[in-house]
Amino acid sequence: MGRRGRRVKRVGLFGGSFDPVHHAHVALARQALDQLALDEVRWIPVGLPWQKARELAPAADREAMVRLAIEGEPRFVLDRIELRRRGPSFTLDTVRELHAANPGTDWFLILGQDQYATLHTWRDWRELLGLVTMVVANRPGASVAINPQVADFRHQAVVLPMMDISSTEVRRRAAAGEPIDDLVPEAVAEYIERRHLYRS
Ligand SMILES: Nc1ncnc2c1ncn2[C@@H]1O[C@H](COP(=O)(O)OP(=O)(O)OP(=O)(O)O)[C@@H](O)[C@H]1O
Ligand SMILES: O=C(O)c1ccc[n+]([C@@H]2O[C@H](COP(=O)([O-])O)[C@@H](O)[C@H]2O)c1
Repeated sequence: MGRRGRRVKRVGLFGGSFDPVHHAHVALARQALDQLALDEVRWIPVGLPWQKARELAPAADREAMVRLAIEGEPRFVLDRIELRRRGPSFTLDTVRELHAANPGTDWFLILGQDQYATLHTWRDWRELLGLVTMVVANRPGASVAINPQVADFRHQAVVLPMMDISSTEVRRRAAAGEPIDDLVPEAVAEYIERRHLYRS
């Protein structure tokens, strides 16, 4: 219970390029909901991913595909906070903004092992770690790689299992004209086909 007896809300934040969203993203968000008893998971398509050199599909398409992937689960919510904001998308800006607007909330930042391993390169990562519990997806049985600086910095982290799927593989297959039905939700596969995404 929070102050004045109100229950503290537990909210997962799942940021990503989602270019495109795939089954492993959905499975991870669902695991987080269930295992950590979250009230909701906010899906946050990135606006400007400052560490990515590659040009992404248009934000409107990435957003539309996430909407299709999360349909039917009321505890999944799409948040356009980083699409609205100008300039590079820094997760700390997002968390600060949400934190200020939603007192009495515990925040859980959901991310893959690859991002956790390079967390020391993120903008003001120490401050970020003070505001959230990290929820790290890792290959079952594999040890979690962590930068020594991050390991030495006091923070909370829980580990969830991940599936072996990547957006890179979805884009590769789509470009080669190969089926992607086993990698993405059906509605997302149809969207990619209809909009001729990732063809070249
Ligand atoms: N298979 C997976 N299981 C769990 N988490 C994943 C998986 N793939 C990506 N993630 C995590 O989901 C978040 C969003 O990832 P992103 O949208 O970049 O997908 P991606 O598959 O890693 O894309 P790309 O192949 O283009 O790098 C990141 O925190 C990333 O680490
Ligand atoms: O805040 C940062 O400096 C920062 C640096 C790299 C990645 N992130 C966030 O990590 C999330 C996953 O990124 P990606 O590139 O794997 O889709 C996405 O929300 C990014 O904005 C954030």
